[in-house]
Amino acid sequence: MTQSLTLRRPDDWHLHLRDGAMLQGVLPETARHFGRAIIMPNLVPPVVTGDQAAAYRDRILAALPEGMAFQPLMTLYLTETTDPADVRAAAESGLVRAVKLYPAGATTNSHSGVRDFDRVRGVLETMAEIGLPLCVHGEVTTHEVDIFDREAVFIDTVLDPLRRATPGLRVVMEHITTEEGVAYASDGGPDLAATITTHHLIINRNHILVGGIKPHYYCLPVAKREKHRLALRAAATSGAACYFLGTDSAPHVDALKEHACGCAGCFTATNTMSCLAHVFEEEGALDRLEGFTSLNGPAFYRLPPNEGTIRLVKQAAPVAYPEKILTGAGPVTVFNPGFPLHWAVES
Ligand SMILES: NC(=O)N[C@@H](CC(=O)O)C(=O)O
Ligand SMILES: [Zn+2]
Ligand SMILES: [Zn+2]
Repeated sequence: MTQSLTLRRPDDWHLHLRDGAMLQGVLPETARHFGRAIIMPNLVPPVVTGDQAAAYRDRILAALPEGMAFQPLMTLYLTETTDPADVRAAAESGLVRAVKLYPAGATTNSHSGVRDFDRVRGVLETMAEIGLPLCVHGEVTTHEVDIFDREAVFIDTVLDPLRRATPGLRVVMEHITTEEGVAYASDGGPDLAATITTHHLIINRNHILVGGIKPHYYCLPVAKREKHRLALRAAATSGAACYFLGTDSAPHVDALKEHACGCAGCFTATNTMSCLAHVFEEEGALDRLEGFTSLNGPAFYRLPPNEGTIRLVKQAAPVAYPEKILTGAGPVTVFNPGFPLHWAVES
């Protein structure tokens, strides 16, 4: 008997598309399965103003292959000089769906991020007033704090005080990786949500470090201990509306991943839906996959779910995904879950 599953077309609530030749190469990988995605603004230079977001949106749409339907949902990169009036205008026109907070230095291309939160008070207050979500890369950057503790420390010392100081601010904790992240998101009320990546449901820190260093499993926030992976799986498959998919698919060319100072990011756009069906089946929660990939995100972002559907079919032979995709910027290795994938997305 063939097992199959029809879902509302999914969305990706945290995606890096980059620009130029890389954008051209990776965009079809997402647009093949996903209806919309929240597009991260950490380009070089970053997407800071409404005008820059409109130009980036146009470049994405121009790179979209003929016949593919995909809607980029744009974000602005929050800096200490961001103008609240520009944010308001970009949101009210429907161009921008969220503002992204990178603590300065926390991750790839985050040096223009926020150091002094008092300087972004006006923007945050405007966002609370108009209901525009703040997407947060939740890690402290303090040297003294161990990299495996940076998310938990951020929640206590930055995120919680920030939310208390800005009543009504709607926040998405991006790519949570810890049981502390799960716990904080679960009782944050209707103005708090969390995205969970595909890879953090599959790998723990052993995958990166045991038997030789595996640069393609290195991302930020770095994968944690097994107990945290299990907490993320429980959250993603719980059916709770506050958790939804944000793949954080973050392409870097192989030359920069396989490097003495390798870039952070896992590229999961190509096989995410197959990986997630596998994970949800293992957890006995295939009936909750649609909520995670297609319903909870739109509900938080106050958008309707996609009209179309996709069909997943479980096949006897493993799905043949490429090991790498070849972009004009260079080869990009596709996330290897470490097990065969039998759920195929029907084309
Ligand atoms: N997740 C990553 O490891 N990398 C992201 C940045 C980010 O989302 O933090 C990137 O832009 O490469
Ligand atoms: Zn991040
Ligand atoms: Zn990211």
